[in-house]
Amino acid sequence: MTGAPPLCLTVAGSDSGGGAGIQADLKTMMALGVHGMSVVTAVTAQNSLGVRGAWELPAEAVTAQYRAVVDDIGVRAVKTGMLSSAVLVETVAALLAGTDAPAVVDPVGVSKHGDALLAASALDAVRKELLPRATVATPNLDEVAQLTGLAVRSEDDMRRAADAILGYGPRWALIKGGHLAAHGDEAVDLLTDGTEERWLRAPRYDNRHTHGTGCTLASAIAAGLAKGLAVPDAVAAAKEYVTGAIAAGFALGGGIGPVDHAWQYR
Ligand SMILES: Nc1ncnc2c1ncn2[C@@H]1O[C@H](COP(=O)(O)OP(=O)(O)OP(=O)(O)O)[C@@H](O)[C@H]1O
Ligand SMILES: Cc1ncc(COP(=O)(O)O)c(N)n1
Repeated sequence: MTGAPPLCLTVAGSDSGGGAGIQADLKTMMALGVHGMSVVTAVTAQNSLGVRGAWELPAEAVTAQYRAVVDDIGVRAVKTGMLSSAVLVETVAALLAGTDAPAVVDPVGVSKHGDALLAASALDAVRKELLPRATVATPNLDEVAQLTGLAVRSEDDMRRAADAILGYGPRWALIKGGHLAAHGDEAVDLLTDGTEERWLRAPRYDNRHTHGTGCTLASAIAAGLAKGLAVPDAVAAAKEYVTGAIAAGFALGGGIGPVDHAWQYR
């Protein structure tokens, strides 16, 4: 018998198409050698063309899943994604407050297709309840705009965005500049804790099949933290993993296909 791999929990929505959400998180965790566990917050009917419908679970069901995992099995790191409503944001923030493990908070707002995955009325709870519980918060530029009102067009703007996000209380902010025109042929992210500043640069792949990039990056960071990596090392390894997965993203259905979570094994 061998020992259990590091334990990693995702708290997120289900994507029936298998490219984002819980499905992306569990595939990422498996690819990176940790044991993935899940708390489903909402079920989406989703494919390569968009989100056809979303159904939130009751707060009681979210709490029960989380407690079932944490009370018996335990966790070394938690990742949060789609939380849907203010009630679920508050519920999950309270659960994180009672857990020692580091938390990667991906403040998912809208899908690549522009479908809302978080109610506008939940933004305040994200700012005041959830972000203060985050070890790393990973907003993309749309989420930065939603949460802080800042429009990011340059690397200096990314610094301002990081300061504004850190103002809500996460230990580290990772500002994802994946689609920033100013970066040309690079996909550049900024990681900072307000003292240390690290720019993560990778080639930008001209591949439209990028469904699930944000979920994949955040759960890869959580996998690294579960293995005991320090935040900058976990983020650097996760950036490398997501970049490979984007390069290998493949067509599926008639719209935007997923990144390839198993790219390292093909
Ligand atoms: N075409 C691409 N090629 C390489 N890396 C990318 C590409 N698009 C995004 N990334 C990277 O993928 C990771 C996840 O990015 P994510 O999709 O969440 O945010 P974004 O691309 O910055 O914003 P948005 O999804 O709002 O356009 C980040 O590290 C980002 O830099
Ligand atoms: C359940 C769920 N969670 C998150 C995303 C965001 O992923 P993307 O921005 O790649 O569409 C999604 N589409 N669905």
